[in-house]
Amino acid sequence: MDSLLKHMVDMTGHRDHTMLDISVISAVQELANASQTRVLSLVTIRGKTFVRPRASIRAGEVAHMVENNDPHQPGEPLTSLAPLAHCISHHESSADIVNDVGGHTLWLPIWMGDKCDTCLEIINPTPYTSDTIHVIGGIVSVYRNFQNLLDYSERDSLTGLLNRKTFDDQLAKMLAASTDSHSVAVLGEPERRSPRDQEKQWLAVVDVDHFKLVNDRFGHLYGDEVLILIANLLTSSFRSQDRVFRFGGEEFVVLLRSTTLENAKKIIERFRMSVAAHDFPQVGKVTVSVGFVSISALDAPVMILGHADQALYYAKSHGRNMACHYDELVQEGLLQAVASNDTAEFF
Ligand SMILES: Nc1nc2c(ncn2[C@@H]2O[C@H](COP(=O)(O)OP(=O)(O)OP(=O)(O)O)[C@@H](O)[C@H]2O)c(=O)[nH]1
Repeated sequence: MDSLLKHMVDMTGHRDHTMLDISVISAVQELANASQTRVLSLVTIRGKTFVRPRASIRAGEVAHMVENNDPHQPGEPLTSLAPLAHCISHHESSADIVNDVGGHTLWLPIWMGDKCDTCLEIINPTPYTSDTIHVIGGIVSVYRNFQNLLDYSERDSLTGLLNRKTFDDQLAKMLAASTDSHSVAVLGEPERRSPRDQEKQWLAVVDVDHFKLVNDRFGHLYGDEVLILIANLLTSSFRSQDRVFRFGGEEFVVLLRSTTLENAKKIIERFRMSVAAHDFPQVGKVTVSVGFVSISALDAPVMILGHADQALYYAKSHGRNMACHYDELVQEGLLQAVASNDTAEFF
């Protein structure tokens, strides 16, 4: 019981999802005496659900996060794990099988209402006793409640998007990913692809055009509805690996993972056009302006945001309803590059 209490204290002491994942699999691994425990993400892309490990621990090893190094590979199709697929589609609390090597695999989906985007997977050489299932069931409940609480503190209450507070952390993760690709370049490996083909991470700042007029003409309730609908268009326009934030007011920030300049432009333009084509109830037509920039680990976050803001400012002062790329504006001499981290002078 001491061990259970120790794990509960550990799990509830974290303030971020990564550490919570690590502590839940450490707890389950020890208490179920399992040979392997994993946290799986369930990601739905264009109606098809994929399963991808997020954190993993094996007997005698330390728990670790599982990095998804290939953003184009969403994971294993859920349909290839038939018992789990059945369990999810019937909203059940668990599924178990005897696997190919005679081990016992137990899946415990983490339900948040009628949605499930996380599942625990426990593999054991022997069948699970009712005591073990009872203890694991308790841990899963604490894990679910705590995930709910973390989600609540990380999300903007109007749109459900990630809030400003979580941005620094997510940007740091993307910068770390961009360091890896940069280190290949500085080690002197010949660059085979042209800079236009090179995959990079991107940051885009999106701002609703003349939003004050929307509020003034139609009132704040309709203004709020416009923000919610734009948030929906943002989440449906970008991929599940990308991150969308509401920065406050009518400003949103998107972090796009590994894509070429060509694709980044295409995705951002598609979003801008889908807003312009949308019929907003009562309000009618609304447009957005976007400033975007590639993310480099060599730049400070304030610098990256400053550059995207400069490109946004350019779009705002050149007709709005357009997406501008910072580097192109600099190359064309339309914007001056900022050499210091202090971008305040531009605004
Ligand atoms: N309805 C609603 N309005 C908000 C919210 N947050 C900020 N606003 C309003 O958003 C408006 C932003 O106006 P401005 O910064 O002047 O910009 P704009 O009118 O969009 O003009 P441009 O950005 O130059 O195209 C202000 O009227 C704010 O009151 C919110 O949560 N809901």
